[in-house]
Amino acid sequence: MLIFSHVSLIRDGRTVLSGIDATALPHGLIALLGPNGAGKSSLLAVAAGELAPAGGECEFDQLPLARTHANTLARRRALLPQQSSLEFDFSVREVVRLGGTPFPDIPGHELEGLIDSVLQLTDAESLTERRYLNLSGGERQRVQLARVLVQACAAAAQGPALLLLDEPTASLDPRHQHMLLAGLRELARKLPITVLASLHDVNLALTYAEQSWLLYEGRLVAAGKSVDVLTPERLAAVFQLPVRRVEDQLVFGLARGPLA
Ligand SMILES: Nc1ncnc2c1ncn2[C@@H]1O[C@H](COP(=O)(O)OP(=O)(O)OP(=O)(O)O)[C@@H](O)[C@H]1O
Repeated sequence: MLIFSHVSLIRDGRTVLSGIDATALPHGLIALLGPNGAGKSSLLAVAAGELAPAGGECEFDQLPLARTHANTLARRRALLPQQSSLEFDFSVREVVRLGGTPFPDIPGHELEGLIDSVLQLTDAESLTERRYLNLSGGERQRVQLARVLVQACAAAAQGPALLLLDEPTASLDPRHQHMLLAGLRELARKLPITVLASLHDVNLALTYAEQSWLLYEGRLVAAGKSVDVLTPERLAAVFQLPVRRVEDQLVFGLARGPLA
């Protein structure tokens, strides 16, 4: 379980998270929503053990994240930041293989099999022989996703694992957004992986995330079943924009309602 207990965080002298209490169960995809600057990336960085709370504690599977060695963290959780920089001229497969670096004990053929399966999940198989630096923004995003998926799946083979994704769908086209979230949901059901992903698309959260956490000005204003959290009234208040349900818009995806 990922547990935030009274977490507060100060950055640059400003309180950017306060009083965060939340629990994420294993085998779930949780969407993290909120306006720009609400604290989504900061909360993901706390969950990754990269930023230490000023107060409270964040634990994953009884591991106090801020006080855990980087090598141990790398074997338990994978983080995809909003922007990944890579300056070396690696092939796509080499970039994805980097996800296996914390696990030198995995036999080579197993790692290559895992790489193949995550390349399929991210629809990046056709890119394998390309140079990473020559790819488009969305293609790079899919390759970086494949890299952290290798890390998370390798971690999950040894115990509960955490996958933290900061706006994973930001540069993806609609088909790849849906493919990714459907794939992540399946993965989290099959393996002991908790996925926490920040999203700006409320409809994607309603369709694919069992749970949603809604942040506003550093506070968690609601957490629970997506359909209960993401109500028009609450979204209108948090995003300071009128929200309505409509029948006449084009919506990608299969014709089914939000997750019950
Ligand atoms: N490196 C930093 N140093 C100091 N303050 C920061 C830093 N990064 C972010 N902040 C501040 O922390 C607050 C929360 O930022 P954060 O990036 O967590 O928000 P977010 O919800 O992820 O926003 P967005 O939707 O724009 O990505 C903001 O007020 C931001 O200005």
